Amino acid sequence: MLLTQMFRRIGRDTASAYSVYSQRQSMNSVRSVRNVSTSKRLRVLVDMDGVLADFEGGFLKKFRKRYPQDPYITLEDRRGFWVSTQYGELRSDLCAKAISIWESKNFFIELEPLPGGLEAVKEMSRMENTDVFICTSPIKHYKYCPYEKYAWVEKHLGSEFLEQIILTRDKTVVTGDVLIDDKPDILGVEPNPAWEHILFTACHNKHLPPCPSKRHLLSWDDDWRGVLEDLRR
Ligand SMILES: Cc1cn([C@H]2C[C@H](O)[C@@H](COP(=O)(O)O)O2)c(=O)[nH]c1=O
Ligand SMILES: [Mg+2]
Repeated sequence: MLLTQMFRRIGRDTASAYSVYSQRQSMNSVRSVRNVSTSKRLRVLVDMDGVLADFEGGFLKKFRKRYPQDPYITLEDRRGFWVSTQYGELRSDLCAKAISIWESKNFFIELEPLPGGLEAVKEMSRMENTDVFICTSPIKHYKYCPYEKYAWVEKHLGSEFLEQIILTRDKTVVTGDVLIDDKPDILGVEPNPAWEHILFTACHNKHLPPCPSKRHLLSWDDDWRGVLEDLRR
């Protein structure tokens, strides 16, 4: 073979070897992208009152302002999910007075965010393979509450989060991998909800005996990222 022919052949071989190499490289990068996207997608449901919004603190402040002569229950002394029940036990007329607070205009919109909640939800929503929904129960007195819950989300999380709101009186019918909620017993028509309930600590549930089968988050400073990673496996 002539020297020039030899060089041409080497050139052709090198070019085709390079083309095979670059095809393999691009397949590898497609695979690695696929690997990322095939890790388990997680649907996270996050409760609002007592998890993102300070329902208990907002209630106590407004109750004391409207009914300054009446007895009240400090957050330290709160027991049981229902504020109205504990106030009714304190004195029968206080049940209706308690209800009058959260049925009033501006109660829900003026709730303060709980520490770290907004940052956690924003971070979650930026995580790969993670869909975050705010799953919250409105009161039946619907004049202000549903509107104000939407307005609260827009005010604190931005209008893009309006797409992520689920308003329901029965969270058991909602599908998700996890529900982060401060209510210890979440019951409804579905006896086996799709989600795992992570109990979020609040003033009304922190005295309950620990339930070993249930995971807890003590606050948004707790390891919620680790919990999500665990659920993804
Ligand atoms: C304590 C308490 C609450 N409510 C209402 C207020 C909220 O709309 C829901 C709780 O909603 P979540 O999604 O479970 O956080 O319940 C009430 O009617 N009576 C009460 O004592
Ligand atoms: Mg709640």
